[in-house]
Amino acid sequence: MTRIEVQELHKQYGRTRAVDGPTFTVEPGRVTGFLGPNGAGKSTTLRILLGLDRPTSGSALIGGRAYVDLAEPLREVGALLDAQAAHGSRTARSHLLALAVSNRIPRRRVAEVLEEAGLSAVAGRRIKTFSLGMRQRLGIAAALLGDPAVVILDEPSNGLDPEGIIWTRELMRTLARDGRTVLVSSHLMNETASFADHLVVLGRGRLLADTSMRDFIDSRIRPRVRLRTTDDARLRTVLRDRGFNPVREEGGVWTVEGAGLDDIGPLAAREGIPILELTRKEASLEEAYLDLTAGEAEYTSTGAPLNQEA
Ligand SMILES: Nc1ncnc2c1ncn2[C@@H]1O[C@H](COP(=O)(O)OP(=O)(O)OP(=O)(O)O)[C@@H](O)[C@H]1O
Repeated sequence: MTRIEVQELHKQYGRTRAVDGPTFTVEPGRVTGFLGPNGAGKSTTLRILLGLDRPTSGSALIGGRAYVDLAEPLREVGALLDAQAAHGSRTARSHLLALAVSNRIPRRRVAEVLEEAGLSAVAGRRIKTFSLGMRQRLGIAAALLGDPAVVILDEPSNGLDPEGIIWTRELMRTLARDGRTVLVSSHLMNETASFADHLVVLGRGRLLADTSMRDFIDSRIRPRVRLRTTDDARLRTVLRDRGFNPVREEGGVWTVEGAGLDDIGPLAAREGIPILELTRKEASLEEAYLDLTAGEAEYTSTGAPLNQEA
């Protein structure tokens, strides 16, 4: 079991403090989402983890060692950082073969990962003819080549079509189920909510959260119910009398914050208020994330949500 350990990591670029002392552990057997506004220090942390940059102080270790000290890095850590990095004049197959040979990985793994990534049919095409989504699949194939215990993916769904997005989601879940350590950065909150068990959130280089997905949402967003009735006036009065603050939204739907189904259902029954609909309103990761990171973004626009998914 190989874990990632980041300890009081600092990285200073001139006057910019890109990473400002986070300490966290990424555990095997689950998918950890790595989140944070633009400029939060995620890419810098990943680059340091993968030996592409040096920390100013502190450490980022994989299985207790720095990446540069790993004997056979591709067999221990698979990473997708920049899908454009592959050499364009090579074919997908020759790119993976070169990686396999230079890392003493059996050649049969090339065909296996091409198949797994859905690239077998285009394995003989030059990478420069690949779409962004195909490059992304190739980058993930390369990350899996050495059958590593640790997989690090930076924005894996970038450029992927819906089928590709589902594929990466299933892949990450499977890798974690196999006991691997999976760290995935993303800006897409609905996406992240669909694959991550645990979250590490940075803001301005600092650790803002290191918690399970469920606790992250539950600790930030109060429970809410939505309901409809034929007697709006009585509903409002009864709820207000009980200290709730019902808010009427479009379509005659009421939202009641800080209330559960058990509060509202029996109360409405006792008071004889006809209920047409009563449901728990699930809080989203996006709401919880925006609540946490408000004010932490290095660059924000005014008015528009920080993260919009297509
Ligand atoms: N090579 C570099 N030289 C100077 N400053 C840098 C360098 N790399 C990153 N930075 C700065 O460090 C800060 C953190 O950047 P980083 O790319 O790690 O953030 P990020 O969380 O990955 O952001 P994004 O979500 O936009 O990818 C930013 O202010 C960035 O401008």
